[in-house]
Amino acid sequence: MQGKIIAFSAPSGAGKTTIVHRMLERIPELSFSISACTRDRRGRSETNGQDYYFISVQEFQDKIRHEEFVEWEEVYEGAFYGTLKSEIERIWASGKHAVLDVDVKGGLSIKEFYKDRALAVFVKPPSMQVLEQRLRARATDSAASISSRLYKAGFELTFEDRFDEVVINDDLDAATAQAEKLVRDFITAEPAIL
Ligand SMILES: Nc1nc2c(ncn2[C@@H]2O[C@H](COP(=O)(O)OP(=O)(O)O)[C@@H](O)[C@H]2O)c(=O)[nH]1
Ligand SMILES: Nc1ncnc2c1ncn2[C@@H]1O[C@H](COP(=O)(O)OP(=O)(O)O)[C@@H](O)[C@H]1O
Repeated sequence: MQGKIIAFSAPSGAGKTTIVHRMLERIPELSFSISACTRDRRGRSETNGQDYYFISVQEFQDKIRHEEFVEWEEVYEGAFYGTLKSEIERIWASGKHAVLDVDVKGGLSIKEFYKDRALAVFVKPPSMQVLEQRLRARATDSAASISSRLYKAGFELTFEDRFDEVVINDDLDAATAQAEKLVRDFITAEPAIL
């Protein structure tokens, strides 16, 4: 089997994390690619080596220098996130396909790096108003952080056309069904006809 890689990207609050979880529940051939990041772990709700590999900025910079990342971004000021080559190799060696939750630039970098082994999916909110409601309802961000995420979202939405596929996340079950079909079709297709 040739391992593949599926990246879900979206403006913050559009629902990519929710959709990625649902893909992992429904498609046993997938394994989550754990990113390295430098932000603080959120108390008990996150586990090192499960949600992220939480590392210092110094360690992150060493990994950049040693070319250990497929891609990395400073997603928020001072917070670096990156996909490790070793993580993708680990997943492929286990006989699974990698699924990623990455920001918009990250999804495009993955597509550029892995070419036809990668599927880049853009998860789109139905509108900016709905995006704002979801960020507020999630209750994980301050008012300032919500404003900056919305501002960034306006810019990120302009990249939609560069993705292989777009899933509009209005009704969650409909979006999940659409994403599941895209992923299943992609992992069963022969590389030559992708
Ligand atoms: N480029 C890139 N972005 C990542 C990576 N891992 C996570 N992200 C993105 O970083 C952002 C911040 O994630 P997180 O800290 O979990 O915050 P939250 O999504 O706002 O709860 C999200 O948009 C993730 O998709 C990565 O390896 N590379
Ligand atoms: N289709 C949907 N309808 C309503 N709420 C949703 C939908 N999809 C996700 N949500 C909710 O919106 C919030 C943001 O979703 P999340 O998956 O955290 O987004 P992201 O990972 O893109 O930042 C969460 O509280 C989630 O439960």
